Amino acid sequence: MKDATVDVPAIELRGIRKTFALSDDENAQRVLALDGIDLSIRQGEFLTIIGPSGCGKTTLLRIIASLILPDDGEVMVEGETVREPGLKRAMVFQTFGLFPWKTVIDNVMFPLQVRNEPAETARETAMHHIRQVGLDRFVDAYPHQLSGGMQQRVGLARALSTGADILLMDEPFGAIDAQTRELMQEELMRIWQEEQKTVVFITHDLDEAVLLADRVLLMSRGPGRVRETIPVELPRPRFDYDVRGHEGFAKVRGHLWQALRNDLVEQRAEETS
Ligand SMILES: Nc1ncnc2c1ncn2[C@@H]1O[C@H](COP(=O)(O)OP(=O)(O)OP(=O)(O)O)[C@@H](O)[C@H]1O
Repeated sequence: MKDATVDVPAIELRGIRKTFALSDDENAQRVLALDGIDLSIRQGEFLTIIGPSGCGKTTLLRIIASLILPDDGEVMVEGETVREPGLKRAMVFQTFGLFPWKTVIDNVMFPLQVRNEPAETARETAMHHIRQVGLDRFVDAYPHQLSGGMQQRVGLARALSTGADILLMDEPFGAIDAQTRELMQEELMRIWQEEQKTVVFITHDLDEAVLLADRVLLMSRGPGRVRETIPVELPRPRFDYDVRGHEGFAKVRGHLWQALRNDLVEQRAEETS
């Protein structure tokens, strides 16, 4: 029999609108960051978000995490309205967000300890995720003893150890060199397939946006709106063949490139007129 819960979207956004004050003054001017975002993300989907700088990508992700609340609109997680961070959603930041005074194992165990997991099972779960990201030799190292790519792996292992179904990733590989980045993309794909997570992933990198996604969400420049969502129907696993040489890859990438370029050209024209 078909499982009815699979039809419930992992995340649903309805009419999300968000403004920010430009200063602390109560009469301060406000900037409109998001203007009416409607979006449904299915369970197990890998959605990448791309758009011009300042279009509201991070704001959108923080609203999905309930780290900030929208002025209007509703966020639903697996069918329920949410207004506070919860265990079903975990964030992975570009800046890793690790505790510098804790070792790798202690960083990864932290979410489990917060949930009062018994020490032994917490350690086992943490070790499982540390192995998944290939850092078993570094369990007792401190973050400053690790490279950027390794620190990001710890961040990913920690997000996995929360047990969250939904990973919210804000440019997680932005600060990592190109070759390590490719390895991280491959690892993330493998883990995503193993663990069947829903992933929302912000990137500035066109190749990354297409390479990883089931669907790319293209945002328009401020105030942020959904310009379009583009399905990426390339065979998986995508690291077993020359995916960049695939005709479908070039088509989606070219479309995104043109749209982002048009936005930039329009913006320049407005700024100089
Ligand atoms: N805390 C804040 N206070 C005031 N304005 C904010 C705040 N956070 C975001 N903004 C504004 O909201 C808009 C969207 O910002 P956001 O960081 O979400 O964009 P972004 O698409 O993630 O940008 P980038 O690609 O450069 O990281 C911008 O105009 C930004 O200046």
